Amino acid sequence: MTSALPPGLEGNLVEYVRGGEGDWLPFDQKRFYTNAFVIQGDKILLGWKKRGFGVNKYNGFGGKVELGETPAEAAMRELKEEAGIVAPLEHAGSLLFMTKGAGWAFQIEIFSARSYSGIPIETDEMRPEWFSFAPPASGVFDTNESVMPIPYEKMWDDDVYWLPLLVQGRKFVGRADFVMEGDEFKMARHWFGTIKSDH
Ligand SMILES: COc1nc(N)nc2c1ncn2[C@H]1C[C@H](O)[C@@H](COP(=O)(O)OP(=O)(O)OP(=O)(O)O)O1
Repeated sequence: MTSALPPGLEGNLVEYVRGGEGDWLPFDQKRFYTNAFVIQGDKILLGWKKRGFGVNKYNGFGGKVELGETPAEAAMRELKEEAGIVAPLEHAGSLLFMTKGAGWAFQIEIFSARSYSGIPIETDEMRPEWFSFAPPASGVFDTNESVMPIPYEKMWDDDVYWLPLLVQGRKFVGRADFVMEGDEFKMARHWFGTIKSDH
């Protein structure tokens, strides 16, 4: 499927999903962030964010790219600082997020790894927890399952579109624009795609 790419995205991309309406929000600069996910078999490690932007949501481990760091270096540092572990992170995708009124965009480089060393620990910022991305044997999750399914309802609205691609090892690119509804950010428009050479 082809469609015009949202402003800020470029490359040989194939649309995977899009939705929402209205004009894409304008931005005049990007700020650089990372987000890292560790996968073990059919489980993924998420962190419950205890403070700051995205508080009270599950997410990967990450934060700002500091001056002089590459995104890969920042991702390794943040994973160690926020979850206490080290992993051979590989680039998995790139996302652009805008929030209405900000004027600048989050450019987030997403990383993943299928092994790690150390023991995940709770830190000031995050409480790590494993979730399953495999369907339960019975077809239905119940609350007695030892590992619960990925809690998309407690994550950013965009995650449900690209996290399955990450789990499948498919590289992705996307943009999502958010507006405030009450005291919650809600996704107003989104576009996610995969990279053509990945097909
Ligand atoms: C808006 O949509 C988002 N979706 C997802 N999945 N993740 C997002 C979104 N917006 C931001 N993020 C991620 C990017 C980073 O991993 C964190 C935010 O980083 P934070 O503000 O915690 O950065 P730190 O450098 O750790 O900050 P402090 O040490 O100053 O607390 O959220």
